[in-house]
Amino acid sequence: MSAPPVIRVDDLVLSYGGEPVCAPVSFTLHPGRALGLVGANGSGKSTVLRAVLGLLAPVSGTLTVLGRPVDERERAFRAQVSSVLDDDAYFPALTVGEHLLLTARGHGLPDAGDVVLELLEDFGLIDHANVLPVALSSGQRRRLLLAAGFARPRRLLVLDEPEQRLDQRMRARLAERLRAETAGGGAVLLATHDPELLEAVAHRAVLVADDTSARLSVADAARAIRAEPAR
Ligand SMILES: Nc1ncnc2c1ncn2[C@@H]1O[C@H](COP(=O)(O)OP(=O)(O)OP(=O)(O)O)[C@@H](O)[C@H]1O
Repeated sequence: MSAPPVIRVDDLVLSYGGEPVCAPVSFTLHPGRALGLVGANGSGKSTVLRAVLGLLAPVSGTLTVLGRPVDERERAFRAQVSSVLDDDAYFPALTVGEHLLLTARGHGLPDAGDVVLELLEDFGLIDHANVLPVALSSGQRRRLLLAAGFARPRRLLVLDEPEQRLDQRMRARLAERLRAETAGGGAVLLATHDPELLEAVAHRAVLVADDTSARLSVADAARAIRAEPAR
């Protein structure tokens, strides 16, 4: 028997108070798998991620994470779900190293110091460990936020366009890390506009759109991204 899904979404409808943001969305995500959300700008990918994280209540449909309706205030939810959204959520008065250490220790990670050192090296931040976020480039700040997403225990990792502002080398390293995440039994849900990252990491994809939200193979989803009209 296969393990129960980490996320189950059935006919999920989301809105910010007016019309639905996109067509109803359905998918399941199992442990050890990565699912990519693809779709044009403004199609609703981040909105779906927000719902999965409990930041937006569904209008209708069902949504369970780790077998329960989402309540981001529950300790069990916070202990198992790590996310990196498209925002600059860091402590301005903590250095890069302090930020990662606080995250790791706050979540009770064993060997926090060793984990932080490894993350600083892997995300190319070792020379900036004692620097405040304000003195980082925008790509370096993005690396810090991504590193923080890995600086804690998790069964589900939710990432909103993690490729943003990363150079090619760092994108490849991120892809490697995400492959290791699923190989180790973790689940990954990511919204992306990067067909190469999708192909490197995801097992399945969902196209989020106005008219219909379709479940796609990774090859078809990568093709859909490459066919998106330039804006
Ligand atoms: N807080 C909000 N209040 C009202 N409308 C919102 C809010 N956030 C997003 N929207 C609208 O919801 C729609 C979907 O936005 P969303 O950010 O989910 O798209 P996306 O697929 O992630 O886009 P992108 O690829 O540009 O990041 C857009 O029309 C957007 O204007």
